[in-house]
Amino acid sequence: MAQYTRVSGSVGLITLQNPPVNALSAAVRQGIVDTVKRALGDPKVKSVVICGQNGIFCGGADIKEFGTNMSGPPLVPMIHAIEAANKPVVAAIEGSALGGGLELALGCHYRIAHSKARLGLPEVSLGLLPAAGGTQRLPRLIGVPAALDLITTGRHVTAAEALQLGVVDRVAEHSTVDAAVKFALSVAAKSLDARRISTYPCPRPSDFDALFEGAMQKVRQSARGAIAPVACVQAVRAAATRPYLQGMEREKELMATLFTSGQARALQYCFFAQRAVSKWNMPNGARWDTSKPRPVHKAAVIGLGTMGRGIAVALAQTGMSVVAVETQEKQLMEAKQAVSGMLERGAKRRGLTPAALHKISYSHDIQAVADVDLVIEAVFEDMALKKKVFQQLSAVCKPGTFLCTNTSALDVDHLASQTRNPELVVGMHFFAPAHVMKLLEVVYGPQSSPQAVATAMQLGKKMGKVSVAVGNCRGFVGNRMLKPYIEQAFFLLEEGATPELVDRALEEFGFPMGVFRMSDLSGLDVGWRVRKGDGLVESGSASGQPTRLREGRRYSPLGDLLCEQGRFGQKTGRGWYQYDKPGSRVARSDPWFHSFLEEYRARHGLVARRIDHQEVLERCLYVLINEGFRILEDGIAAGPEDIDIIYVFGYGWPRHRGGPMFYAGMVGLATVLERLEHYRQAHPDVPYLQPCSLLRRLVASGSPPVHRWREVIKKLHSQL
Ligand SMILES: CCCCCCCC/C=C\C/C=C/C(=O)SCCNC(=O)CCNC(=O)[C@H](O)C(C)(C)COP(=O)(O)OP(=O)(O)OC[C@H]1O[C@@H](n2cnc3c(N)ncnc32)[C@H](O)[C@@H]1OP(=O)(O)O
Repeated sequence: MAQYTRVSGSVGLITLQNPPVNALSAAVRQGIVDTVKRALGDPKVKSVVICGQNGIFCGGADIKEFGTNMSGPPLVPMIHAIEAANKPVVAAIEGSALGGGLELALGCHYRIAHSKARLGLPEVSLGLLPAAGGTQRLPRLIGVPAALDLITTGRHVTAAEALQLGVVDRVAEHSTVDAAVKFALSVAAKSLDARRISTYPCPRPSDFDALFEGAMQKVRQSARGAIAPVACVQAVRAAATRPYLQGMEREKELMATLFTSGQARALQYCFFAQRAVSKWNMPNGARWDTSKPRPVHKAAVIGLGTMGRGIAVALAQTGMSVVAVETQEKQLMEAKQAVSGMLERGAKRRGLTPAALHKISYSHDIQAVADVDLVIEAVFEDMALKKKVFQQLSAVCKPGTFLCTNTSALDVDHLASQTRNPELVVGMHFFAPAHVMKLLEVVYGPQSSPQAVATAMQLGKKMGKVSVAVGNCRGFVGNRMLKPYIEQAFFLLEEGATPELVDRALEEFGFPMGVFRMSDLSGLDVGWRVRKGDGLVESGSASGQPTRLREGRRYSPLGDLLCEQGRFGQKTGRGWYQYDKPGSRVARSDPWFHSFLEEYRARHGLVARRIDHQEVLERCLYVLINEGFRILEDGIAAGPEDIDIIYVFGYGWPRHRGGPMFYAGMVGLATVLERLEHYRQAHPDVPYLQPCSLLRRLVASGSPPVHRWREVIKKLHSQL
């Protein structure tokens, strides 16, 4: 809806009304068309102001309408009518003007923004382009290079930057609507000839071809197969090479391809999934909207290795006081320096002074945490050590302190049982580097109180994380699903693939790194330690069982054998690949590994066969997805959105493929099931390939779309 009033005698004020973000739904578009007509037809009205209610101009087209049969007036002619008006129209931008919201403002003759407003054309992150004239007006207004940047990245700019770029005409410190009305009165009689952006010539940069070639190369590299950024460059190129109306035709044509694409569906799914995961619920009925978090004014980190340092930085950047504890003096000194460096660099990037530096106090004594509200333990991943720390924390901390662990796989309940108040214990599983990576898994056990979960979720939000609440099991959601994925990659090497082939298939799919390059980066010794802890590493002859079997299941000792040779990956300069020197990042194919692999196959009577990308993807991804279904079946994740967001934000799953569970739906659940059955027959000693019963049930119920899976899961749980 849009409300119309006449203010200051001669200004028609149009207020967009569609909470919470005044999205341009059919009703809002109709409201704008009607009220603009009314204002232009009223002889008393000399100028018009468009604003949004509740301090937000407009969050853009109504994304919920996409994929429905969209009714109501279309945006392009609506904005054109505003631009063509014979009375000045001023956009009063408070809060956000995004996507179609900014395009609406670009159709106005003047734009005034509040100093705290954010503006942008984020359509690319939804798999679309700004198809309400944004790709044609913005380059005409601010030039091709700046428009290319904003449109291909979708980044939001501050009002100050928007003013500098020329997107807005003025910035207001106080009431933007008052400033806009005053301004509208002052321009009422002025000619509008020079105010219609569509009539501007598009500035043609001298290095035109090189500019577009460079832009195309940049988006192709960073888009990892996403099509929208490429279409955005093409649309801006049309602005620079064609008259406005022809450019608009090109914009429409490109949008038509994007609009119905699977990538747009996946990206829009991610948009809503990201918001859905903040509305968490636990199997015991506790929920986000009925559980009140407790404020955290002071927090502590125990253990200042790589993870602890990142967590300390993330906490300090929220502005709270942080106590950082490390018992080893040398490590403490090194950590102090490293943390300060991270905070200084972070502040410099944001053009701020590193105020957070003074928020951290360091100690080698655990007693220093006595008065904090919440502790995050980040000591070495060893159960005995963590148990000891939790016993100490339980004794030292003031009553009511939340005790959190950053373990990536260990049993949170077991740690909780070491304390006097297990209800105050949750997992806060950060991803390395903890001050950079957006994902946080908040792990609750059967005893965790809703308040502990709510507090950890809120703290995650404060740190700028996308937090997902999950149940407690080995590896939680992310690492539990990763295990069968890595295992399949090892098996593929045994059967004839190379690390290069497996990685290429996964990188072409859209992962930033294939499984072997990732393993070299994070260190092969990490998994080795876990397998040793599980008693899997002892040699086959010593355990009396064949080397490639453990407890009747297929096992590949390839990773263990490399570790025995001291090949831990990048840090040792050797792993699945070779590197120029330890710590170097450029992976090169390693002839040593290839002959080692051949000898290994010969020793075990394995005959290498040709493996193609399709098989790599099906084996690695479907087994991971299958584990995702088990996680849903076990109630560890509340819904497919939780799993997808964990994979998109924590594991480099390409966002334009929507996360593993969404992807399964896109491929077709029946296909995933059939391929798993096929591979299970070929590899009967790999239990992970056994299709999970939830997957079977979903296929039997006609493969409902992903947003309807929760109903099937609920039914399944009620029958158990
Ligand atoms: C064949 C061709 C057919 C062509 C058809 C063409 C039609 C399109 C023509 C032109 C292109 C224009 C496209 C667009 O405009 S796409 C939308 C672009 N806008 C965005 O991407 C902005 C998205 N929103 C945000 O970034 C943020 O919500 C925010 C910054 C505006 C506010 O942030 P915050 O305060 O943190 O709130 P939330 O993010 O939590 O959101 C609150 C609530 O609102 C819902 N929501 C937000 N934006 C939209 C939207 N644009 N449409 C619908 N709903 C939106 C969000 O989902 C939350 O909902 P809740 O979880 O249920 O509370």
